[in-house]
Formats: sequence, structure tokens, C-alpha cells
Amino acid sequence: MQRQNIFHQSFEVTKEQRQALHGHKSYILWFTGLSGSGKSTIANIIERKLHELGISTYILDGDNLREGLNQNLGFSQEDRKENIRRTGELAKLFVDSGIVVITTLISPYAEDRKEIRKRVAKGEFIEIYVKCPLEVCEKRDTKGLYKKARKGELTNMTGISAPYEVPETPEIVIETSQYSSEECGQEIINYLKINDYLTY
Ligand SMILES: Nc1ncnc2c1ncn2[C@@H]1O[C@H](COP(=O)(O)OS(=O)(=O)O)[C@@H](OP(=O)(O)O)[C@H]1O
Ligand SMILES: Nc1ncnc2c1ncn2[C@@H]1O[C@H](COP(=O)(O)OP(=O)(O)O)[C@@H](O)[C@H]1O
Repeated sequence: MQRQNIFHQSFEVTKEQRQALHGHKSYILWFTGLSGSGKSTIANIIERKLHELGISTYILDGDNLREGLNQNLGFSQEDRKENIRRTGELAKLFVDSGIVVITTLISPYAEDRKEIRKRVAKGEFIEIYVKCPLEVCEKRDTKGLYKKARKGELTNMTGISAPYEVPETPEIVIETSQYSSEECGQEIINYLKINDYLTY
């Protein structure tokens, strides 16, 4: 990899100026959790609520990114690492553009999530652990993936044949087997309000 002839370019308009134009801060709402835990459902609710509050948002969804930007990646530990790294870099660019970016990747490895936290300024990485027991996710099985994994038709399935490392100190934990999706969404909005994330 040739990095020695690369020169970082700076431009006149700053992240802070873009944030001021939008009228709010920009940051990453990084959802992490098992397949079927509720990441996409809650992200959808959050985006709607933020949109109604006049906040500019964008969702980076794991499945959707794998259709394009990350289409050459599978589900080995190495590929997941690259998947998270690329998505983290993309999310960082969204933050620089002044937009609130919501990511909904399983992101099962603690180290990969920590790397992204290190790449952005303090307070710009809000880790949201979507907590839900494997048995509940498996019962939901909205995509039929757990069934396939149990039958041996799908390898490296998170929670079954690949690990999920629970976040140690996430900013927010939501329990989707205990509370309704609206209640979980509201909990995140409350966190953002209390911690002054909804204004500039
Ligand atoms: N083996 C295996 N394990 C887990 N998930 C699988 C697998 N194969 C396909 N899928 C589908 O891919 C979605 C997860 O992709 P991600 O990019 O979020 O995964 S990761 O963060 O790189 O671990 C995941 O989406 P969610 O169910 O929304 O989590 C599935 O739709
Ligand atoms: N409290 C809840 N929060 C989120 N999803 C819930 C909840 N209760 C039931 N569900 C259901 O669980 C499923 C979660 O699927 P999804 O949001 O696609 O999960 P993920 O993106 O983590 O794979 C959806 O069918 C949703 O309707």
C-alpha cells in the first residue's frame, strides 16, 4: 500500500459550519446486535422521529451496503472486519458533511467497533446495543436465516456458528424483547435530548 505520496487536502467550509447550516450536531448512531434483534426496525423509527424534528439523517444498512459498496465481502471474520471498517469510514464522512448517520450492521466484534470510535471525535460515536436473546431472534427468524443455519445450509451465522461480542460500555442499551419498538425508539430520542444532541 503506497501512502507516502498522499497529501491530505483541507477545504474552506468546515464540519462545524455545515452543522450550523443544518442547525444540529452530526454524529453516528451505531446500532449493533444479532440478526433479528430489531436494528432496522428501531433505526426506521428513529429516523422518522428525527426527520420530524427537522434533523438531516441517513441510514447505512448492512444488507443494503452489501448490494454495492461491500458486495465483495462475505461473513468470515476478516470480511466482517473490512465491512465494518469501510462502513465506519463512510459514516465518518457523513458526520463531516453535517448529517446524523444511523448504521444497522451486526458488527459482532468489539475491537472493530472500538476502531471506529477512535476514528471520530469524542461524543460522535453513540453505540446502541440492541439487546435481544438469541432464542427470541431465532423465534422471530424474519428472513429464515436461523432455520437455514440450524439445518447446516448457512455457515458463519452470527449467534449460531459465528460469535457475537456483547458491547461492554455502550452509550445506550435497548431491550427489544422487553419493550415495544416505539418505546425503544423513544428511549434513544430521550438520550439524544438529555445529552444535547438535537441542537447545534
Ligand atoms: N452468516 C450470516 N450471519 C449474519 N447475517 C447474515 C449471514 N448471512 C446473511 N446475513 C444477512 O446479512 C446481514 C448482516 O450483514 P452485516 O453487514 O450487518 O454483518 S456484519 O456486521 O458484517 O457482521 C443480516 O442482516 P440483519 O438480519 O439485518 O442483521 C442478514 O440479512
Ligand atoms: N420491540 C421490538 N423492537 C424491534 N423489533 C421488534 C420488537 N418486537 C418485535 N420486533 C420484530 O422483530 C423483527 C426485527 O427485525 P429487524 O428489525 O429486521 O432486525 P435486525 O435489523 O436486527 O435484523 C421485526 O419483525 C420486528 O417487527
